[in-house]
Amino acid sequence: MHLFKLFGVIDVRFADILDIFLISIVAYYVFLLFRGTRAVQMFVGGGLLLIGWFLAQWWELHTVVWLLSNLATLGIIAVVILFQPEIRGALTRIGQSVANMNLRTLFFHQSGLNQVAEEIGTAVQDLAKNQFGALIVLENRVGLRNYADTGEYLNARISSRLLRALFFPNSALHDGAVILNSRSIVAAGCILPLPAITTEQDTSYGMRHRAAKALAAESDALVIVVSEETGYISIAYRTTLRRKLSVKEVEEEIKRHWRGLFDESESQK
Ligand SMILES: Nc1ncnc2c1ncn2[C@@H]1O[C@H](COP(=O)(O)OP(=O)(O)OP(=O)(O)O)[C@@H](O)[C@H]1O
Repeated sequence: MHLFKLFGVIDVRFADILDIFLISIVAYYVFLLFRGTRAVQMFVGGGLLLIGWFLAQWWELHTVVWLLSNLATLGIIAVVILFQPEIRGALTRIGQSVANMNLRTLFFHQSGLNQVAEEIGTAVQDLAKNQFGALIVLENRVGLRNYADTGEYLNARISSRLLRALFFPNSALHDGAVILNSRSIVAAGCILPLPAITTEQDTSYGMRHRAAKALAAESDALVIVVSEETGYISIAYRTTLRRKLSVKEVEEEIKRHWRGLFDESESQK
């Protein structure tokens, strides 16, 4: 059944609209499954190649079409190899969610990660409210053992109560940084590096913030700072230091930061 003619030439059927609608939903949920992982860049790259392929077809650039078609075949194999952990994580999540028949979990929910982010968020909120200084390092793929070695190993479950206790003024380990990985509080009382060169901007911060910036710049860790002076919460990541963040923003950053690691550890279970 033809509904209307697009540009006066193409017959659009009801089935075509349904087709586009279904593909959009699938694309949207696939994107949600991979959101926050390295695979997102793959989608952007893939999308650009696809647009290039369509344009080349349209303009009848046969060699470019041939090249892009062959690249696509090779690309699919490369993507499967490069993004194996993400793909495995996403498939496992679909499998687990279907098994639990819990559609909420299927696309939106990662209860473990949400809980961990909430534990850290609650601790940070409380520390900020009381203006207790804190330096919390969230390790990612770059190992931070050399810094954990400078403090005391704890290997404890991530809990807001323990985090608050560690930064309680005058507690034995409140000085220095606490290092966490996605599963546990690794160590406390750790000494972080200081920047080799002090920029003009750095001079407006104290040592805690400078140490956070220096570690973030030399690793892939996310470093949360609570200022003793102002109670402001900041996050250092790569070369940026974002200040005056809300607890909600901190929790979102934590989830984004560790989503990939959680996907991998779920897929290895
Ligand atoms: N290199 C470092 N590694 C770990 N912790 C550090 C380091 N440098 C400073 N700190 C921690 O920061 C604390 C306070 O430092 P300082 O007052 O200079 O920081 P700040 O950036 O001004 O933060 P605040 O706003 O909380 O005062 C120190 O007592 C120590 O616990």
